[in-house]
Parts: sequence; structure tokens; C-alpha cells
Amino acid sequence: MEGDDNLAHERNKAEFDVNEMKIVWAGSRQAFEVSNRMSRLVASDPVFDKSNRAVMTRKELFKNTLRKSAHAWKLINELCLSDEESTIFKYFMDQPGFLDLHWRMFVPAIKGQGTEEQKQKWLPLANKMQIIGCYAQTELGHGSNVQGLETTATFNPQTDQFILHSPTQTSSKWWPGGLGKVSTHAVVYARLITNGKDHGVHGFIVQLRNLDDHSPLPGITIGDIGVKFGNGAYNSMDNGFLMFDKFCIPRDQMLMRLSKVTREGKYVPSDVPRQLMYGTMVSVRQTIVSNASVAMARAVCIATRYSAVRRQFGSQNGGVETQVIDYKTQQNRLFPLLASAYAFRFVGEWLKWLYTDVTQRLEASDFATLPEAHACTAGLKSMTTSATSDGIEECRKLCGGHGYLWCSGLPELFAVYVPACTYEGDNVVLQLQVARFLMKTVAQLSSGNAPAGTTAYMGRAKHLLQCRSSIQKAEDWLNPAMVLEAFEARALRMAVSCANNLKKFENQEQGFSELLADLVEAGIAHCQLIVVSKFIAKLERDIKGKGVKNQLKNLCYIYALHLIHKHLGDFLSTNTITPEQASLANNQLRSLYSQLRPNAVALVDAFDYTDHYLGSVLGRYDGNVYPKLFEEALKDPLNDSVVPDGYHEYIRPFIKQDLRSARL
Ligand SMILES: CC/C=C\C/C=C\C/C=C\C/C=C\C/C=C\CCCC(=O)SCCNC(=O)CCNC(=O)[C@H](O)C(C)(C)COP(=O)(O)OP(=O)(O)OC[C@H]1O[C@@H](n2cnc3c(N)ncnc32)[C@H](O)[C@@H]1OP(=O)(O)O
Ligand SMILES: Cc1cc2nc3c(=O)[nH]c(=O)nc-3n(C[C@H](O)[C@H](O)[C@H](O)COP(=O)(O)OP(=O)(O)OC[C@H]3O[C@@H](n4cnc5c(N)ncnc54)[C@H](O)[C@@H]3O)c2cc1C
Repeated sequence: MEGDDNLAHERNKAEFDVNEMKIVWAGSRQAFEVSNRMSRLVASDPVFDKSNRAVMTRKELFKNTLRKSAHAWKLINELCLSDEESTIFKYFMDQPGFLDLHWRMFVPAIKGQGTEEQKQKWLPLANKMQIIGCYAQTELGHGSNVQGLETTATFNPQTDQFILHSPTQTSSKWWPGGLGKVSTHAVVYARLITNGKDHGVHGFIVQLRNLDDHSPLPGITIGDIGVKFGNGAYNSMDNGFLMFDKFCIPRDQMLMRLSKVTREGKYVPSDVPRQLMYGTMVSVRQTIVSNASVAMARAVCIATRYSAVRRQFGSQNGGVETQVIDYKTQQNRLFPLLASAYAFRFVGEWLKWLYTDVTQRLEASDFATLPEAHACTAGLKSMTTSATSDGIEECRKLCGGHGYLWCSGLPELFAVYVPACTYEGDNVVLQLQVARFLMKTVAQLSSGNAPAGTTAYMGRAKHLLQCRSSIQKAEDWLNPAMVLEAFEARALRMAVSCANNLKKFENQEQGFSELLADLVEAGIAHCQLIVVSKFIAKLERDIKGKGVKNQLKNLCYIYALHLIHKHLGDFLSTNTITPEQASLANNQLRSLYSQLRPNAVALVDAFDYTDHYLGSVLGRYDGNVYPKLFEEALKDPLNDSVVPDGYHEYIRPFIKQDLRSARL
């Protein structure tokens, strides 16, 4: 059977309304319409071609990224795209570049931390891209430990200026995207010093380059930090370094919405939590969770379509071979990833709601939910990006040898995606923030304060610490209350166990250091509970379309039960479930895989990705894999000539020498 026949046959088997599922995936009919229109607008424009990124030199790749960015900006203006449309348009361009940092970090940092006057001055320039900015926080010596940054901003009352200085090599800014070659400005984080006193890290708007000829301003040393992981991939981005040599900026370029420095040099501390200075990171972490679902879905779409096209073994007397998607091992690796894509989509929707809610509360000076918003954004960013990076690599392996070809789309996707485990906060460091939050919540349980939000379940500690799961048969694992209770009991018991172990240490910080590995596991268990509970909550909503809810139910329970299988040690060692109940979960999982199987291709079609966005010969919508693999191979520069360059210098001498010695 040809690839296109295979996929047509698969699509005919679907038991649900794919068009309605596309709307559930997009979040609304309007969101679907925008996403569908933007992705096709990008795909139809030859400037956004991605086919030869792997064979470009770094300079060619970078210049091509500039060209694409300029073209995108022109189209956004000509077509008067809304903010929503242009964000999605840039996303489907699928080319990491300075635009990401300008729009997602530089502009939000000014919006979040600037005064009204500062916003009025800088935002119109930034919104028209008359200045281009980046987010310069990380240094050569410190990234995770923001309080350990070394760059100084010393107030000089004589000139009413701050003097920015990099006192050591390790204080050089190192990593900011867009800094190396493009940005004219940056929001720079530096230690504020007034009257000889260090007030800790604060943000400053700093001009880096001359607006006439793009040369660095005197006192500024700047450049690109060099080639990063993978061919093409994130190398389109100019991650940069930056050193200040007593570089002066006016006082009104300190971002002063939170704390201030007066003309006399008096420091006026903020009367709101100083952590609001970290607001840009919280906002980006929230978007990274939604983007995890997009990246996971992309890899899964490729692996699912290819698994339906690919056949190995199983033919009798020359008949057709088995589609590899029919092997239970393939399903056991692939279907939980498909379920994870949907799970991350829905938790991303919820996190967006939580972020909007906390933002509105902060505007009304209600800071009560800030710790929870920080814990949720940090923990879910960590958990979903780790799972997605691993998932993309698993999808590559699911595609066998061809998955290793660049044209499968998976190597580049992995190389672009994997730094998400590090940027915007190292995933272990962020998970430890969740653990701290959990330890505080556990410590307060005896005080009578009922925990709220995502830790509300801890308020039922008495029950959850002693309950035994009442699962008796495999179908019980489709009962939402029973599944939730298992996840809640496991998460609470792991957190309480850490808290009890902490008590054994006289010094709590030393205890925390000793128990770091267990604390990370407790944080992950709590985050997995959030994802499972938000998926279950989604099922309780009104979901339209023939068979759509049924498919989502299958995906939800595949997500939950595969986690039980993967983290069985946690569930058994906390006595949350028995080995027999674990075995029933496995039986149910196998049954769910069989139910999902005929719908697998349609479930990835529901992502509505264009072939342009997928960028994969293996994941093509028409399944026409083999002829296109040949086409791709023939395009490789090595195939430009039949006899390769270097033959006469380096191959022929071997052969001729061998011949001579053979005659002797
Ligand atoms: C093109 C890209 C292709 C694909 C991308 C796909 C999707 C991407 C989508 C969008 C992104 C677009 C482009 C981006 C691409 C890359 C961008 C990368 C940008 C960066 O990496 S910027 C640098 C990020 N750096 C970090 O994240 C540093 C991590 N460290 C920290 O955040 C903190 O220092 C800390 C959390 C480790 C805290 O350490 P600490 O406890 O020592 O800190 P403090 O003393 O400062 O704080 C104590 C107190 O405060 C609480 N706290 C900490 N942070 C926050 C917060 N943000 N909000 C609220 N509260 C916070 C902390 O819990 C403590 O509380 P406690 O009660 O006192 O215990
Ligand atoms: C592609 C990319 C783009 C980036 N873009 C930007 C940008 O635009 N702007 C910007 O300012 N920065 C940017 N960064 C920097 C990024 O934010 C940092 O690299 C990140 O915050 C991690 O910090 P680090 O590099 O100091 O890691 P480190 O903290 O040095 O981590 C090294 C190891 O130590 C472990 N570790 C560290 N602290 C602890 C702890 N307390 N407990 C347990 N383990 C710990 C970590 O888990 C990790 O395994 C970017 C980075 C990358 C890779």
C-alpha cells in the first residue's frame, strides 16, 4: 500500500469529528480560525522556506533570519495584523530570532516594571521597532542565582546618572538572545549601588548601539557567544555577550515602577513584594507551558503519521507487512506522548487563566496568590519542557533510522527545543521552588489555615495520608475521583515524607540541601497532579462534536495511567496503591491503547499543522514518504557531483597505493 493510501485509510477509521477536535485543540472557533489562517499565510510565502537551513553557514542562516524577520514585520504592518495574529504568525515562521526576545521579554519588562512616564517614552519606539531590545540578565558566572549577579549600576549624584560597570570577567552578560548582533537596547539587570550601599539587583533600560551605524556605544563591548547545539536550529539566534566599562545612563532609565532612586540619590524601596521584578520571567514561563504542547504535538504528529505509513515484518507469502503503529510496544511509547500533548494543551490554557487572574489581583495590590502563581509557572514550565524534550527524542527513535535524518524534522526540533529545559530557569532549580512552596504549605497545615488553589487537596491531609485506593477492577481506573485520589495521596505523602525528613535536621537549609533529590521528586508529583486534575476538569466542560469527548477521555486516562506505570515506585512506596491495583492500571492502559489506535492519525490531524510548519518528510499529510526521501537526498550538496571534491587528493592515492603494493 502507498503512503497516501495508508493515511487515507487511517482517516476513514476515525470515530470522531476531527473538525470539532481542531476547535477544542485551538481553544475556540475564533482561535482556530486565526491559527489556521496565519499558518497558511506563512506556508504560502517563499521567503519563509525552511528547507535548506541545515546546509547554510552560520552567517547565511543569520542573514536569512534577518530577512525573514524584516519580511514578517512588513507583512504584519501591510496586513494590519492584530497582536494575536502577529504573535501566531511569528510562531509559525518557526525561526528563532531577535523578534522573540524583543516582543516576549524586552517589551513586557518595560510594561511590567516601568513607570507610566517610562512606558510612554519607550513603548511607542519599541512597538514600532524603532528600537530593538533584548533581556540581559544572565552573566558568565551566574544564571540561576539572580541575586548573585555582579554587574553594578552605581548612582552618581553629580551627573544624575548610573554608571554601569562589569567589574570581573564573570560579570559579563552572557546568553541574552538578540544581544549579540541585533539589539539596539536592552533591559539590563545589575546591582544598584547608592551612597556606597548595595540594594540588590534591579532593571535598567540601556542603549547599546548607535542608531545611525549600529556600532556599539563607547564603553560597551558586545558580540555573539558562538555556535550552539545542532545544525541550523537555535543558531539563527544571536545569543550575545556584553561588558560595560563605566558606561553612563540617565537616572530615569532605571525601571522605577517598583523601587526608585531620587535626584538626591536616596533609595526608596518598593512597598510591594520585590519578586515582582521577576514578573517577565513568570509571564514567559507561562507561555512556555503552552508552547510545550505545540512542540510535543509536532513531534507526535510526525511519529504517528510515519508509524501508520511504515511497515515491518508480519507478511505471510508476500502479503502486506504490519504497520509499525500496530505493535503494542510502539503504542506504549507513542500514545502517552500523544496524550501528553493534549494534557499540556489544557494545563497551558488553565495556566494562562491563572496568570491573568494573578495579574489582575496584583494591579489591585492583592499579592496573596503570587507564591502560588510562581510555583505553578515554575513547576509546570519545568515538568512540561522536560517531558517534551524527552518526548521529541522518543519520537525520533519511534521513526527508526529515518528519524535520524535531518529531513525528518525531528533532529532540528530537538535541538531548538531542548534548551527550554535550561532557559527561563533551569528545570531542577525551578522544581525546587515548587518544593519550597510545598514544604511551607505542609508546615502550615497544623495552623488551621486551609490551603487554597492547587494545594487545596492538602487540606484533606488526614484522609489522604491514610486512605487506601478502592480500585477493584481495571474499569475503576476510568473513575475520575479514584484517579484523582491516587495522584493526590501520592503527591501529599511524598511532600509530607520530605517535610518529616527535614525535621530531622537542626539546620533547615542544610536539611533542604541534603534532601534536594527527594524534594524535586515531590515537586514533580505535585505538578503531575495539577496536569491530571486540569485534564479531568476539562472533561467536565461542555464539549461539542461527535465522539470528541470520548477521545479526550481516552487521552486523559492514558495520560494518568501511563504516569502511574512510569512512577510506580512512588505509588507503591507511599502505599497509595497495591501491586494488584497497579497491574489493573496496566490492563486498562492496554485497553485504552486499542481504543485509541483507529483514531490516532485523526487525533494528530486535529493539531491542524501545515506541512510547512512540520518541516518533515516523514510527517507529511499525504504520507508520500519514500519518493520524497529520495528527492531530499538528491538535493544534498554532496550529490551535486558524482565524484566528490577531494577524490583526487585523498581517495585516489589510497587506491593507487594499494594497487601498487598488490602487484609487488
Ligand atoms: C524562539 C524560541 C523557540 C522556541 C521557544 C518556544 C517557546 C518559548 C516561548 C516564549 C519564549 C520566547 C523566546 C524565549 C527563548 C528564550 C528566552 C530565554 C530567556 C531567559 O532565559 S531570561 C533569564 C532567565 N533566568 C532565570 O530564569 C533565572 C532563574 N532563577 C530565578 O528565577 C530565581 O533567582 C530563583 C527562582 C531561583 C529564586 O532564587 P532565590 O530563592 O535565591 O531568590 P530570591 O532570594 O530572589 O527569592 C526569594 C523568594 O522569592 C520567591 N520567588 C522567586 N522568584 C519568584 C517569582 N518569579 N515570583 C514570585 N516569587 C518568586 C522565592 O520562592 C522565595 O520565596 P520565599 O517565600 O522567600 O521562599
Ligand atoms: C538558548 C538559551 C537562551 C537564553 N536566553 C537568555 C536570555 O535571553 N536572557 C538571559 O538573561 N539569559 C538567557 N539564557 C540564560 C539562561 O536563563 C540560563 O542559562 C539559565 O537560567 C540557567 O542558568 P545557568 O546557566 O547559570 O545554569 P547553572 O545554574 O549554572 O546550572 C548548572 C547546573 O547546576 C544545577 N544547579 C544550579 N543551582 C542549583 C541549586 N540551587 N540546586 C540544585 N542544583 C542546582 C542545575 O540544575 C544545572 O544542572 C539563555 C540560555 C539558553 C541556553
